[in-house]
Amino acid sequence: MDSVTVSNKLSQTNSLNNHNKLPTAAANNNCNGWIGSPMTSAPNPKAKIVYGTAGYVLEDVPHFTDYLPDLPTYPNPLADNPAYSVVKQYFVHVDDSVPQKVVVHKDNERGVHFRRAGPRQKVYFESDEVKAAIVTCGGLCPGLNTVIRELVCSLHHMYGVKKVLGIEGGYRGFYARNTINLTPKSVNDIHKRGGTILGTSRGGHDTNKIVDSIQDRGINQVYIIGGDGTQRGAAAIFEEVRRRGLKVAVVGIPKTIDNDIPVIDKSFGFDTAVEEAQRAINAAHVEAESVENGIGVVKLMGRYSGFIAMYATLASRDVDCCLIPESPFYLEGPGGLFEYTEKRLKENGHMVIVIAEGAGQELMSEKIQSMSKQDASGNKLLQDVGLWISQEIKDHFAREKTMAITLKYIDPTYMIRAIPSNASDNVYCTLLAQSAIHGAMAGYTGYTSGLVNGRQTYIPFYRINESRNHVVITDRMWARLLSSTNQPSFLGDKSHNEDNTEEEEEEPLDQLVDGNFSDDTLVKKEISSI
Ligand SMILES: Nc1ncnc2c1ncn2[C@@H]1O[C@H](COP(=O)(O)OP(=O)(O)OP(=O)(O)O)[C@@H](O)[C@H]1O
Ligand SMILES: O=P(O)(O)OC[C@H]1O[C@](O)(CO)[C@@H](O)[C@@H]1O
Ligand SMILES: [Mg+2]
Repeated sequence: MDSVTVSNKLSQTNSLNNHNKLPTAAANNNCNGWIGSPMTSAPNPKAKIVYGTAGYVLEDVPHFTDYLPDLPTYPNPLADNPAYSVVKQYFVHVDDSVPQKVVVHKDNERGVHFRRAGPRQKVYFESDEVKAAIVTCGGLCPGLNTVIRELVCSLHHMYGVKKVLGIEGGYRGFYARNTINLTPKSVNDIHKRGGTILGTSRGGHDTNKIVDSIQDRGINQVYIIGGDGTQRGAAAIFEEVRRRGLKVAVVGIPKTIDNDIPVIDKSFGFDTAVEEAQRAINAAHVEAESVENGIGVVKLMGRYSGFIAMYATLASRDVDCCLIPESPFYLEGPGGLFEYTEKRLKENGHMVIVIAEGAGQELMSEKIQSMSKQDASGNKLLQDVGLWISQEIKDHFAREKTMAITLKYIDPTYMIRAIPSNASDNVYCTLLAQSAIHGAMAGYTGYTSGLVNGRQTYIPFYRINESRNHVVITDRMWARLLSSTNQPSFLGDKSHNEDNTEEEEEEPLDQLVDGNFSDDTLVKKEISSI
């Protein structure tokens, strides 16, 4: 990098530190903060941004030395580990970063990058000084136990950490429950089980009580596994830890079966969920095929994002219609679901519909009095769209008397969520957990460990928390689905598509073409403005 500008006071301190001499060139360019920047302002007040040449932007993560300047460092014990010491260039270079966007044109600026995850030559903890804690929050997801297992085993085997505590029952467990000791032996085969051995919960996040508990118990590394709500809670914990000046690494590991966390390629457990959904779709297909005018309806998870439904549909090829929250649909009239259902039954004699739980909520509310209830975390409680649509289809055919149908409704949602992770998710969970640990040992904090363009990275909390990933229906992936099912696009009825206008005007992203699911419009705007 030839020229680098660091914005934000945190970076100012950081850039002067050895461990993180961000840019070799930073020193050459007297990078002591607040110098003229190619961008007028940082995208977020909490952002720690480093600018390089040709429009390079590093959205960096906090480091202990940002607020505890004189901490001692130690050689990384991995240098003497027989398994790792033979690996060429095992330690990650301080300047390594991963681009958020990999499809570029020749005149594009380099754009946003995240710090590459991995072991550093120097660490900020001695092995016997570390007291780690692990907590799981929010809904279940395949792979939770695999992440717990790998955190415990890698802390132990890689960094010689013996003190690892499990916090039971989610965030409230910090102040309302006893902790349990976790050892490589006690977690040895938990990855073969679904759920989380620590238990989980919604609600109960009390930042002060949690940080009091962290302080009282002498915990100095906290690994927080959970979805969007959990990561917001982790950010609040980090801010309080920093305010109190504690040497405590606060690390998030993103979890959500819905795959709606932005920036990252995909969340762990998602592959497993898509694979398991095939069993339900197969069953629906077998049932539908076995009778005259059979219809199989399968509901899959996806509160705000229809990724599981979209990928399960694409994988199966037995699905005739996939309905997701991002693509409003309608029932009656030309181009509607009833018309298409009749057509498919006439052509094929049977039909399979996959519906994401968050789809059609507005449509239902028009007919059913909306309950608008929330769970303990403030998430909207959804009405059962699978039951509703099944009844609507049955009523339609009973009313119209065009043909007699047999409809079977399958709701496999909690069965899918409760299974252990598959082989590919197990490997993914392992890498996520190890990356999370390497960062904490190297003194980084206030970050989520995540896969970006196939590389493990450290992503600042605010980036994970500022938006939600969702299926872009003007994107090629959704077009692939439409052409595989031949379902209507439901774009004919303008009245049902008003909500989507803004999204349709957005320039489509190359979703998944380059392995990147992120459709974050904020990211898009930043990239185009750099
Ligand atoms: N804005 C927030 N600030 C602090 N804590 C939060 C916030 N939102 C949620 N939490 C806490 O995070 C925990 C998990 O939140 P939530 O139930 O929304 O699940 P999640 O992490 O989003 O996972 P998922 O939606 O995938 O099941 C709860 O204990 C909740 O109190
Ligand atoms: O029944 P629970 O535990 O509230 O979880 C249901 C929600 O959790 C998720 O699996 C993850 O957010 C959603 O798909 C679903 O709406
Ligand atoms: Mg959530």
